Amino acid sequence: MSDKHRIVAPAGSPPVSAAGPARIGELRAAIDGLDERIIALLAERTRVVRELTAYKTDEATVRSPDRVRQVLDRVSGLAERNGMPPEVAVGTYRALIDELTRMQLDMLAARRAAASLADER
Ligand SMILES: O=C(O)C(=O)C[C@]1(C(=O)O)C=C[C@H](O)C=C1
Repeated sequence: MSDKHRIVAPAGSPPVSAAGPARIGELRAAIDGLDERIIALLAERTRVVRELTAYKTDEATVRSPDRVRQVLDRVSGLAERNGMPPEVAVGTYRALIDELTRMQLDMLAARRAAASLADER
């Protein structure tokens, strides 16, 4: 992580107090709520990627490295503008796109298998 986004406790930060465990519980509840929204959006994004996959006919188009670079550069900029370490956003999206690429390759293979079965008939 770059030093720019490193989190440093400001001078005079309160010491960890007895309220810590309660606050941890509250903050974890906030994280759980955010995860619900994030997953709903990722599910919507995945549905769009599935629909787009129907128009891809070969592995090179599934992998589209130029488009992957473009998406990663874009989310890096969005993260910067939203005060999030860009490395976290890029790492997350890299993992997401890897999985979606695997999903697309599986969809392509299934479509090809179905087409060749249909040809045999
Ligand atoms: O833009 C595409 O062609 C996609 O399939 C979407 C997506 C992504 O998740 O952003 C997934 C796989 C890569 O091919 C590139 C991008």
